[in-house]
Amino acid sequence: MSKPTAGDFTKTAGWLDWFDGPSKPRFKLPAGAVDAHCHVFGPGDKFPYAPERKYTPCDASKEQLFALRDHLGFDKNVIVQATCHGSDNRALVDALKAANGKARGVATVNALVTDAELQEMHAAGVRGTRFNFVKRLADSTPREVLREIAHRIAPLGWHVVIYFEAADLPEHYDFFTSLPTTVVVDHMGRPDVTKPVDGPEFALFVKMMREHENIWSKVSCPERLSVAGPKALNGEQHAYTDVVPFAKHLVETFPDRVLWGTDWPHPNLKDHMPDDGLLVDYIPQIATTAELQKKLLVDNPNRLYWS
Ligand SMILES: O=C(O)c1cc(C(=O)O)oc(=O)c1
Repeated sequence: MSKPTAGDFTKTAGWLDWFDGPSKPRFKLPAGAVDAHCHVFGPGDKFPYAPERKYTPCDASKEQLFALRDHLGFDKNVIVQATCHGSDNRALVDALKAANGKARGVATVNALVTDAELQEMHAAGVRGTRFNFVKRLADSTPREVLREIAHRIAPLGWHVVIYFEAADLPEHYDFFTSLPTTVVVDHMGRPDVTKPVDGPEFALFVKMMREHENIWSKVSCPERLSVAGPKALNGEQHAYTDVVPFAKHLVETFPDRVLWGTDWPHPNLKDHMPDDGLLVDYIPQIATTAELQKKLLVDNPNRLYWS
């Protein structure tokens, strides 16, 4: 099979394409499981990448995402707007409409979005908006603007998804904890997993969740956070053991406020591209009982996105 292209665009140098031909997971996902963090990219010739983007990915279409969903054994997807599409949510909305109720979305909107556009996105299945604080991915938006957006989406029952790196949490803590909606943190706030799980940096994240019951976390992206591996490749059943204590701690401490997703097609990985089947096999390391697995994969995402 030919390697993915980027439509009329040229991929960022060194771009790693998503893993072609993932294995069938050994871990059997519970019925109704949701992949609660994944993306579509383009295709670029149909849904152009945004002029303000910081990277150009390979294409990753809705058809390819839905095929992966079925192959891995997920029931549904939550598709998150990727920064390479800026605040142009057309590719996302197109995927949601094609999913026949089997996908919900998280959009990126700016201050110019109209109430009619918000309503239209809601009808297509959007249930949240994403605020990005990772500097390499997007230019920063003033907090007053973000706060205004949060207040505008709140009446729709939407939540805010935030993406930031652990070192920046102190600077944003008061803002995050003052948001008026449910707040979902991407990838556990990107902890530095070479630091102790009970050290001060991760403790601040745990404190934020403990003291604010509206804050949830995705316990996703071990492939992005891991330093020591081993990688989810070549049949590895115990991948990313250095990330496990962080995710397991959140799953066990906040079992009703955690979500999991593949992060397919894994933007901006530099080291390797994981086999998504083996990423699913990572789950029982962090959610070690059938009850915790059902909450993480079925109950929590369905409550947040489908009720
Ligand atoms: O929207 C994105 O561009 C994006 C990027 C990354 C990353 O580069 O870490 O991770 C994500 O989950 C999403």
